[in-house]
Amino acid sequence: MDTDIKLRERNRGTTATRENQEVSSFDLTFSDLSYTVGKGETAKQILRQISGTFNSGKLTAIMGPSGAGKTSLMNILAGLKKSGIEGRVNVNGAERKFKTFRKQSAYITQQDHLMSNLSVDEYMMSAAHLKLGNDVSEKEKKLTIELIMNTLGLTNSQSTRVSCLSGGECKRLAIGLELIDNPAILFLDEPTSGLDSSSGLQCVAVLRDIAKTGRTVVATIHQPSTRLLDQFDQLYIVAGGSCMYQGPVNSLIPYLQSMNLQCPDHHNPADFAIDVASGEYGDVVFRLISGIENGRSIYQDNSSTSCVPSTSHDTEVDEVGETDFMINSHLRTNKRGKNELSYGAPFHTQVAVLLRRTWRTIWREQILTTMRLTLHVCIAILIGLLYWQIGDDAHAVYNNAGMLFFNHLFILYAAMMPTFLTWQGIGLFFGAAFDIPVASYFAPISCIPFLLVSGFMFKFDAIPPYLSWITYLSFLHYSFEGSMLSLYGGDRPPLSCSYSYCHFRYPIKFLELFNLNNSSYYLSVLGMMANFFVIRVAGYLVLRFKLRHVR
Ligand SMILES: Nc1ncnc2c1ncn2[C@@H]1O[C@H](COP(=O)(O)OP(=O)(O)OP(=O)(O)O)[C@@H](O)[C@H]1O
Repeated sequence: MDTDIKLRERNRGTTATRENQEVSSFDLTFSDLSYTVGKGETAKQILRQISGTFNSGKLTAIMGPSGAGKTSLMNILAGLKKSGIEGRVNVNGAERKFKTFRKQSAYITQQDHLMSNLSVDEYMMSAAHLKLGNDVSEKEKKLTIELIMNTLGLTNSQSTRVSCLSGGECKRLAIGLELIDNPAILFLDEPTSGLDSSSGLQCVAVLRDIAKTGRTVVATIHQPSTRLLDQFDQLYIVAGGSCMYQGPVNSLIPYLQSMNLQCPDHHNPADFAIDVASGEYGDVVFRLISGIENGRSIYQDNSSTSCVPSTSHDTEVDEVGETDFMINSHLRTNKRGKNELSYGAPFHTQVAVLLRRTWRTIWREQILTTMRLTLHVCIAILIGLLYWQIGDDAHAVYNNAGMLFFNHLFILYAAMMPTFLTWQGIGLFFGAAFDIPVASYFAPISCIPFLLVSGFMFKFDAIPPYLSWITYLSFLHYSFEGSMLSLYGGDRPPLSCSYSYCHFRYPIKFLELFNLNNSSYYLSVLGMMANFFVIRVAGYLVLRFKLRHVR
């Protein structure tokens, strides 16, 4: 990478690759934005015709008392909430298009949700494979990661597992993962929460450096210290769903003074502003909202004390030396010679990367993996002892069928419960569709109908015709049928009999009892395979649906 290239040029290159357009930066403006939840008498207005501008190259803090609407505002701007909203959100003056905006922006939540068993470099490399795709060489990916880790101060922790990272390092890693595909706009929900003051400062300093590369960085922030607040360029204060202040951080006190609000000496300006917004200095909030025209103006502090209309402007981007990263490296030339963005990895690479990552984490879950293996071995020994040498005895066929049924139950429940957390197999569907408490109640119970029609408890001909379709959906039906056929099908010769009379000496008779004499082993295998795919596709579709609609 040519570090001498001017940042703005590099930025233009990056943006062009992202959207194949000649745009160097993204200024985000919103006007008359209202957000209401509920309907009729229970309707609650959370944002009230609020306006504002978040410019590229600036680090902006959204501040305000608890419940003022900061998170709601950021979620709406990030496109995470779509319903109950009125007003306009523009990117560089044009209406925001959700599909492209999603690729231009990244949202870093308050909770990190990182996998504790991966090391920093493994995490970053998996993300690079997924986000940069196969067109970017391994060398370039490594270089990109190296530059990001340098910027975030994570170089010394690159081989450390997430479980051993400090809170600040986890937060910086979460930011680094989002930076890999070079988003132009970064939203962060309370990035300093849970961090001590020095880690918080370090984290915000990193965000400031990122903003200096020309990105738009917006973070909600809760009661920052004076030093922390000083790291931000712009401040946007929300009070009761309206904008009470918008402008440079160091103009906050002059603005409040212009409204006859004097911040006491040695008082943290952020605390003072929050107290004012909470109404502790009387009914002045309305005046402040009007003064800033509910976000339509940006306060500019100069001795003449004035507000300017809040419009998007071309921001000068500072030189950032060491912190510049990535940029032109994503520019790809396709076969037709056009510059075009490689958006991400193809499906098979995604599957391979995720499988490798999942295997690694499962293998490193030492206690859980050892416990699982040990339990399975113990249960296998117990079953082996219980059913020792009775497999060939016609007198014990019922015991054998019971064992098959029990095995399937054991496999189902032993595999399903942990998978709500790790999302594999049938746990994928329930884990994707519901949160963990609901899934852990709903999944075992919703398996009961499939269990009832598996064929062990109810003979197939005893199932009422209007319910017989459930058998075709039941994976337990196919697994029970398949294992019964593999044991007693295939013209197995008569069994031995340890008693004077055994009713089921002929295996086919036993299959007849379960209405399995005409069943096909291969159809059971096909049914299992179909279930395997359908449940995964259903889980995938639920995830997609949630990503797009549950907002
Ligand atoms: N879906 C909802 N239904 C009802 N009320 C809601 C809903 N979403 C948000 N609210 C309410 O809207 C208000 C603003 O919420 P929001 O999370 O945006 O506040 P905030 O400023 O981020 O607060 P905090 O700093 O405490 O996180 C709160 O009073 C909250 O209870």
